[in-house]
Amino acid sequence: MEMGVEVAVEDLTKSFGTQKIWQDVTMTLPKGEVSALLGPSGTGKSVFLKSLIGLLRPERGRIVIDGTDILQCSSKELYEIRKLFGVLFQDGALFGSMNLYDNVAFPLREHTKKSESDIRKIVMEKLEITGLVGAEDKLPGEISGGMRKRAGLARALVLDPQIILVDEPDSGLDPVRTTYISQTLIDINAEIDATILIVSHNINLARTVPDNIGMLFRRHLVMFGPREVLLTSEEPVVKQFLNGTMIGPIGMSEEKDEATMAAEKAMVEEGHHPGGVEDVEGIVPQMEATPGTPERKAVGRRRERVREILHTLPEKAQAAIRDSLDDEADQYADHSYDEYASADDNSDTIEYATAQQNRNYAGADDDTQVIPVVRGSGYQNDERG
Ligand SMILES: Nc1ncnc2c1ncn2[C@@H]1O[C@H](COP(=O)(O)OP(=O)(O)OP(=O)(O)O)[C@@H](O)[C@H]1O
Repeated sequence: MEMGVEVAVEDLTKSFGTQKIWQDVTMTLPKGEVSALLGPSGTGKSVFLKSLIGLLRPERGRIVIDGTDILQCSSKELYEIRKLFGVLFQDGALFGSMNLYDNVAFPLREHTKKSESDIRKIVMEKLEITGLVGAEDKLPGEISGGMRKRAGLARALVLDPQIILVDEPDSGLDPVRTTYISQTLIDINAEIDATILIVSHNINLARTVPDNIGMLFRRHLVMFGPREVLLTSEEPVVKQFLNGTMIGPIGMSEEKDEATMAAEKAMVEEGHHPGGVEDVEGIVPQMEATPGTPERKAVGRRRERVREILHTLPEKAQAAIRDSLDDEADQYADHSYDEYASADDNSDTIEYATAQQNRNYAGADDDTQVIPVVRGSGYQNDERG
């Protein structure tokens, strides 16, 4: 089985002429995990995706994929690296004059020497996964936006990608279809263990789908790390984004000045509705792969990874992660205690294992390796002193 590869981005800066889109972006998409990049419109999320596949060229920094820095490598190497990717662009980017079958078959005909009967097997399998069987003969113009999206996803999958980039899977979709496409992405991750990056501004999706979340705002990556970090963040920009209210640093245009912020705050204090529906706070359970799909290997890998970096995270995120580790331990206790106990040679009981982990986390200090997952926002200063 194919296995996702890590994508490491270091100090990446991209401008168009004199317009700086973002600068000093550093993050690592852990192999085989699902990550999401959030941010208000126009912050350069699509530009970031296009940079990852080498369609746009940042002027500074590194993008290391499978050991190759794609900003330094030859065009031949870049061509090879690109084969690792499956990309779902915002509008599906289908060829208007080809029916869905031919659209989905296109990468196979273009990049492989497979026979038409092999191609048929693969195409039908991907159409099945994305719920499009029966629509093979339709032209993109004859189907709904949601179907076009799913066709784009089917096409992104045909070459068994190890990295899947998805630009706004929810745009133009109703909430129910958005959940279905989210479930499909999680299931695909379980099936092929690909590294997935989803760009979105959908809060439900952000809260329930990814293992890791980052956010771009005002030309910077505000943070990137395990989902618990952003979902428990006290950063005003993050809280405002999650709640969708007008109160906070995000305005209609890129920059909101102090005077506007004060005026809006005063209006709301006078009783004006700030927008948004509810106070979105804390962690909700993450979606799981559909019963019957293989176990999602990212879950176990992430658990180990997050344990190691736990002490570098903000307190609230640590607490949320400990809670979820405890819940998992309880589940194991319910179902197969023996399996869990034998998985950790040092532990006699679950209580002991958990207590010991907590001590490890609490006691970890300056001489431990600090992995900079949380950018900006001062957390790392606390850690690094
Ligand atoms: N090829 C290009 N040449 C010049 N400017 C560009 C180019 N592509 C994007 N931009 C600019 O980069 C900025 C970020 O655009 P981008 O589409 O990445 O934002 P986004 O965060 O994906 O927004 P949205 O959520 O609305 O899709 C915009 O100001 C856009 O005009």
